[in-house]
Amino acid sequence: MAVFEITHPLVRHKLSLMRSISRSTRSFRQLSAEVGCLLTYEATKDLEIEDYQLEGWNGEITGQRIKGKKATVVPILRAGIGMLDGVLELMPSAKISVVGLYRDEETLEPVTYFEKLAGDINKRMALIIDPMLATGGSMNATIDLLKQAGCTDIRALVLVAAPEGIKKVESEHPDVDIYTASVDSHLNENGYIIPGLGDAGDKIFGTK
Ligand SMILES: O=P(O)(O)OC[C@H]1O[C@H](OP(=O)(O)OP(=O)(O)O)[C@H](O)[C@@H]1O
Ligand SMILES: O=c1cc[nH]c(=O)[nH]1
Ligand SMILES: [Mg+2]
Repeated sequence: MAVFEITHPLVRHKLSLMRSISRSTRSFRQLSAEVGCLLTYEATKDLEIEDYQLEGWNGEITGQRIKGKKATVVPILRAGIGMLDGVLELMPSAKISVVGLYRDEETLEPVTYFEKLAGDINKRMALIIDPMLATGGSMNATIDLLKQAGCTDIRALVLVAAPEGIKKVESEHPDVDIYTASVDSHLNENGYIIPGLGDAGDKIFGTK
């Protein structure tokens, strides 16, 4: 497994804006989509391409197009929805496979409440999106669901990752690469990422 921490200046700048306690819901939501878009750019940089002939303004030319597997984007409800528009900016034809999970506040264990995957997910590359990789329980449960459905090419895109969560995904799913805007310091006693973003779902949806 590889962990790609994206250090592009735009990512650094936007993620720092998101960390401010005074950031509005509207702005946090917009930044989630923007950083999601930049992570998608990085997470798709190894897609295979092929040459093809096309008619240009001055005659026939050789173009390139993406070859092989199509994609499905997998937002983990709720907070993953905040990154979805940004991912779809770059991959407008991707199918969307939705997984609903919340983290039990006492046990920190993931609880699954919804699942609707693309029917041909076994033939697609899956980009899981969730702002937070904390203990890694939610991500591992989602990867389990996708693998049970036959998916073999899975990438995880998270705005912020804790070392504890990375370790957990790595130990159970060494074939899954993680793309993140930041590997943060650690989890606190309540399982929140430090310095982190706070509760990303609440910030995106404007709830408490
Ligand atoms: O790595 P973990 O320890 O599993 O924690 C991360 C999960 O917690 C948050 O979701 P939350 O349970 O708050 O649900 P929400 O998106 O509905 O707010 C977050 O969006 C991840 O899905
Ligand atoms: O820091 C964290 C951990 C889990 N879920 C969040 O929204 N934030
Ligand atoms: Mg939440």
